[in-house]
Amino acid sequence: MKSKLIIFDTTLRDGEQSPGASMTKEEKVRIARQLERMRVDVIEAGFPAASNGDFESVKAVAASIKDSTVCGLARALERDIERAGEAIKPAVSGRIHTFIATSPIHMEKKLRMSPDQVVEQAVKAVKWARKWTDNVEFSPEDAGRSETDFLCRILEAVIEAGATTLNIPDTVGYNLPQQFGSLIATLRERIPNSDKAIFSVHCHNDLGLAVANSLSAVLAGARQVECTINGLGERAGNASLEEIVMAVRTRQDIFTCDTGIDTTQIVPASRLVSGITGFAVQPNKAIVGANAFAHESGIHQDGVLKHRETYEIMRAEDVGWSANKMVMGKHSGRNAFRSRLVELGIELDSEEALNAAFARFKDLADKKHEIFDEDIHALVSDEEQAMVKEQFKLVSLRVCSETGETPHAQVTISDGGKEKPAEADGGGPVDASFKAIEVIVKSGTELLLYSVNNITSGTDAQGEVTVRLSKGGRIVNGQGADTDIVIASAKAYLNALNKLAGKLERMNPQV
Ligand SMILES: CC(=O)SCCNC(=O)CCNC(=O)[C@H](O)C(C)(C)COP(=O)(O)OP(=O)(O)OC[C@H]1O[C@@H](n2cnc3c(N)ncnc32)[C@H](O)[C@@H]1OP(=O)(O)O
Ligand SMILES: CC(C)C(=O)C(=O)O
Repeated sequence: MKSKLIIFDTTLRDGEQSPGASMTKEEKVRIARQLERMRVDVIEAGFPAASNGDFESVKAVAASIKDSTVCGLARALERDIERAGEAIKPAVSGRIHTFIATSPIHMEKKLRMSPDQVVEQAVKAVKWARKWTDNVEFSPEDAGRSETDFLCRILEAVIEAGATTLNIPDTVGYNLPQQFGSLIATLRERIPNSDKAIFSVHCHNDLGLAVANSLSAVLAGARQVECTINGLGERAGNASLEEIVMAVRTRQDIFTCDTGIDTTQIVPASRLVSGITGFAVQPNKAIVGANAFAHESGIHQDGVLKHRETYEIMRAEDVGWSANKMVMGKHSGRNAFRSRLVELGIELDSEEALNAAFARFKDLADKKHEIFDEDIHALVSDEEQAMVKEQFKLVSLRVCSETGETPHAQVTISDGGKEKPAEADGGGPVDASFKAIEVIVKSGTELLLYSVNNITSGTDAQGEVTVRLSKGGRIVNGQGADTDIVIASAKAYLNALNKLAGKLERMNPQV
């Protein structure tokens, strides 16, 4: 039988300590509801003594949450503890978390207290907190740089005073995994009555080791991990909830405990926190990054298509993604390309046609970072159109674009050998050029995409423009290159129209 690993989320408290991540009361309640939906055991909602706003936020979270314990943080001061006690009063299950620093540097330089005074204050704090609730957590702040003997002394005293959770913080992210794991093992072994309290850890990510240190502590017997969504938190952040939960779940062959988290709620929680705080999630972030379940290289795509577990240790659906992703790009192979064609309902009648389309795909992928489904439709259609003659050609283009004036384009194109002039205004020089061309061609197409890449560098770079047009269910890409991007744009537009030309003639016989 596996034991329970308690997940204590501190996104709303330590996460909010990230510069720029302040949340309103309503935002905290929305996030707390998502954490409850995810079945987080303890939600640290804030530091009630910090401000009236934070007091009200913790109170509002306490009043809204039924299934998770709601916790408020407090210094080892009676007034802070009273604020925390008041704030968590509406909770079905409330906790007070009190802390005081125990490292020599913090005691001497910051608190300016002797070790004896710190022990005395810690004991008083736990007793004050017990007047409000029997669920009291104590943290020796900066435990990661504290002397082990002193930690044993203070922790023994706070257990005696009524602390039910002993949280060991690596406040400045200084520890290494093996060292931190053995600290937890030592404390559990040496403190009398250590089994009366749950050992917890709270790791910071200054050396990128927050998750590794937390997991090492769990292997040494810690049964609560403090963590945050997306690893948000003071400085480099805290251990990320999604990584802790999924590591424990994925390596059940190693861990003797498991969490009660509904992992399918992880991605929605990540998105909610990112949206509210404005902190974007990096694409390569484990579990919740956009690329966490995406495969671009041919060998990997081939493996995953044959058997998912060749390159995936978790299922995307289990953490709340709709599915894993095959990203089509320059590293993709023929098997993935073929499979995407099947998904898109595109049938090529021979292996030669597939090879030709694949060659064009690779050429395009050399120029474009990611190839979308529309690109594949377009390049297959390009293949069909390879033999189509050039109906429209750019003869000349003159564009006038001035501050305060509406851009105006005069264009002459050759339509099947016959030169036709036209002019039009537009929202910009490119828009005016396209409108002038449309005066002649009247294609009635829809512009799906317009993009500019520079082929060479510098201010005289060759600009390559891609224009994607759609008409009657057909999609084509047109390309044009020139040092003048307005001319490149007109060429790209005409190139796309040429690919549709067979149809256009039928639609506009008088043109
Ligand atoms: C590691 C962590 O994440 S700890 C949590 C960090 N979170 C926060 O700080 C929350 C936001 N903080 C605040 O709003 C303010 O700092 C407050 C309201 C808590 C305190 O504000 P102020 O009273 O103006 O004090 P200030 O912040 O300037 O200094 C902190 C004081 O608390 C003392 N202190 C720090 N930690 C503790 C503690 N755990 N127990 C008792 N006293 C403490 C300091 O020694 C200092 O005391 P001093 O004023 O006698 O020198
Ligand atoms: C209050 C404690 C747990 C803390 O945030 C830290 O030490 O980092």
